[in-house]
Amino acid sequence: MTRTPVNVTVTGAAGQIGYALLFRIASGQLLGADVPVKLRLLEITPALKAAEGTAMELDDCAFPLLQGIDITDDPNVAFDGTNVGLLVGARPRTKGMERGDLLEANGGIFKPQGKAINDNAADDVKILVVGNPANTNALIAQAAAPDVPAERFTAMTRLDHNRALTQLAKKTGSTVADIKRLTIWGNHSATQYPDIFQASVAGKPAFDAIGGDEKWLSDEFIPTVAKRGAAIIEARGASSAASAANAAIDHVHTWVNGTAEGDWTSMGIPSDGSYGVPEGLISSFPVTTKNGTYEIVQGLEISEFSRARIDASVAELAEEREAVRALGLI
Ligand SMILES: NC(=O)c1ccc[n+]([C@@H]2O[C@H](COP(=O)([O-])OP(=O)(O)OC[C@H]3O[C@@H](n4cnc5c(N)ncnc54)[C@H](O)[C@@H]3O)[C@@H](O)[C@H]2O)c1
Ligand SMILES: O=C(O)C[C@H](O)C(=O)O
Repeated sequence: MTRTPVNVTVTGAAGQIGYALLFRIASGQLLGADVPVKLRLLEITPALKAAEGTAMELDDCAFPLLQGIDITDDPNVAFDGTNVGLLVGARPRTKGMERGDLLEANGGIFKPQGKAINDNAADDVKILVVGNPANTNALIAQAAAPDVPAERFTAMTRLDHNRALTQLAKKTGSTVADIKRLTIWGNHSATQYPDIFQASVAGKPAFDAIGGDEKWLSDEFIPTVAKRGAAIIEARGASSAASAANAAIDHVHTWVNGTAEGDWTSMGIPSDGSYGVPEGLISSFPVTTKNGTYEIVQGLEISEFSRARIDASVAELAEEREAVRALGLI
């Protein structure tokens, strides 16, 4: 039986993450090796030509699963019938720009895109926001899409999750495949909290596997993961691209195909009030996924060490929500 292609929209398609992402989507890594896709590339008008160049290269790969590419600068066209939307394009912070300016500039992008999703996307649409500040951009888009179930808007903290896996694997001399139940809590920012207290390394509690080294946890692990984005910018002269695209693939793939038994992942999702995170904030939680839906892992014991760090990141999200509310963006 021939499967109906899945419509995947990528915004900021001509950017560096777009370039690292599109070929992997078209080759079947996002949704599965048997799922045909149609790509919709959304760009600003001056970048349309560059997006056309990327589309030419996609054509030249002759991907058997790729059943069409549309390129547009109109969000209503880009999100027409969209099943999966990857919102990557965002306004980067430039010199002299305050956080409020950044939120306002991104409001000008994510509000109309949220409305276009509301008015045009398929009923089963799933949205991942990658463009920073990802959690609050997701909130802005969600607020502009009242007819779409709120839980379909998610923000990417999978890159932080993957970064944490590797740091823990290196410390414990294990591999990332040995590690289960790691969590990123809060915002995709330097306040995020990578939590190993529920995690295991080759079946052993992760805290024991690091020899109970709380100093390493506080002074190395947490800051290394939380500030990794800045470290990449410092080293590369540009923000992470291939690893960010890889995390976007992982996020959607896990959302659609499910988490492994006994494990979970981290996703920025609208809070239902779990773990004291105010309802509606788009915060990272431990989640399991099944049949295209996700659930927050309940009943975890949160130590004082963890509580303070979760609260700090959630407070930042609450401040960002107040800022965009004051700007009339939500
Ligand atoms: N959540 C994460 O883990 C994570 C990780 C890495 C990067 N990021 C963020 O992802 C975003 C993209 O990064 P990049 O390196 O690809 O940036 P980039 O500057 O290379 O590309 C961004 C693209 O978005 C386009 N764009 C701008 N406004 C648009 C709009 N209204 N509609 C459609 N396209 C638009 C630009 O023309 C550009 O081509 C940045 O905000 C970056 O900070 C997030
Ligand atoms: O683009 C950035 O500011 C950094 C990015 O979010 C990252 O975590 O690599």
